[in-house]
Amino acid sequence: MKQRLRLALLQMDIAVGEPEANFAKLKTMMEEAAACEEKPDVIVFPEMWNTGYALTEITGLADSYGSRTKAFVKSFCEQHRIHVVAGSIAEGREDGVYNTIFAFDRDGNETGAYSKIHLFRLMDEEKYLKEGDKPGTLRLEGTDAGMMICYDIRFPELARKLALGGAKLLFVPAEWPHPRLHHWRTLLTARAIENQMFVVACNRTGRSGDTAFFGHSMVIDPWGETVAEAGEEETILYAEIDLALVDAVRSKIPVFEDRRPALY
Ligand SMILES: NC(=O)CCC(=O)C(=O)O
Repeated sequence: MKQRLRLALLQMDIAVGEPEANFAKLKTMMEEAAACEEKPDVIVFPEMWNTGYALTEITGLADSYGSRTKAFVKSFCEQHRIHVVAGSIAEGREDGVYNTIFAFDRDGNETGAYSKIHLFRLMDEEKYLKEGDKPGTLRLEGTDAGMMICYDIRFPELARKLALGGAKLLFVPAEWPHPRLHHWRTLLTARAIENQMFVVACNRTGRSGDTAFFGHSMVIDPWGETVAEAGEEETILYAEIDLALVDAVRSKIPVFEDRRPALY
């Protein structure tokens, strides 16, 4: 089991309704991360990076069953031997469009998929997208990890379920805008502290109409300390984590042993 992991979070600006431009931008950023002297073990993308919130045209723009994304990421993983938590994308299926993360290992094998369970009404998601119906997990270098998407972090029960299932880190692709930076930082930190897990959150940056996305992608450790945090600009946020810290924090304050679920 590999305990130390180097992470690269691709905090990109997304061209709304322009998958070609987004695939090209992302490829450039992936190549840059892969060429980094401290080569990352895992690369993480933001939410809905292929289309942005082009919801009124989403049916035509969505990637059918993620086939383009899967082929694109698989060949990158095979070439560079890096794990990829591929954002989320607008994924087209027969019954509608889902907001879905696909995860891949160093060989390009798909290791997990998760479709957003909680659709965000403030951005009209529920009008255009279908909701997922199960939590998302993946195995990464012998460790269990969980996946949640953006608004999902307002639902502590989901993170707790993933932690109880064994997750030691949680990936959170997002498109989280101003003016809720305080909510973003506080909720991510709370999920890390209460579940004594790493939280790896990759947000987009840039504007979409009147909405300004603030970036501030974050990596938070199981003690609630911020390991790395980006600013507002388009960037790659690098961080290194040591998964041994999860067990150390869980044995120092044994929250999971002290739970009284029969009472609440
Ligand atoms: N894309 C999203 O789910 C946005 C969630 C958000 O902004 C929030 O405040 O919650």
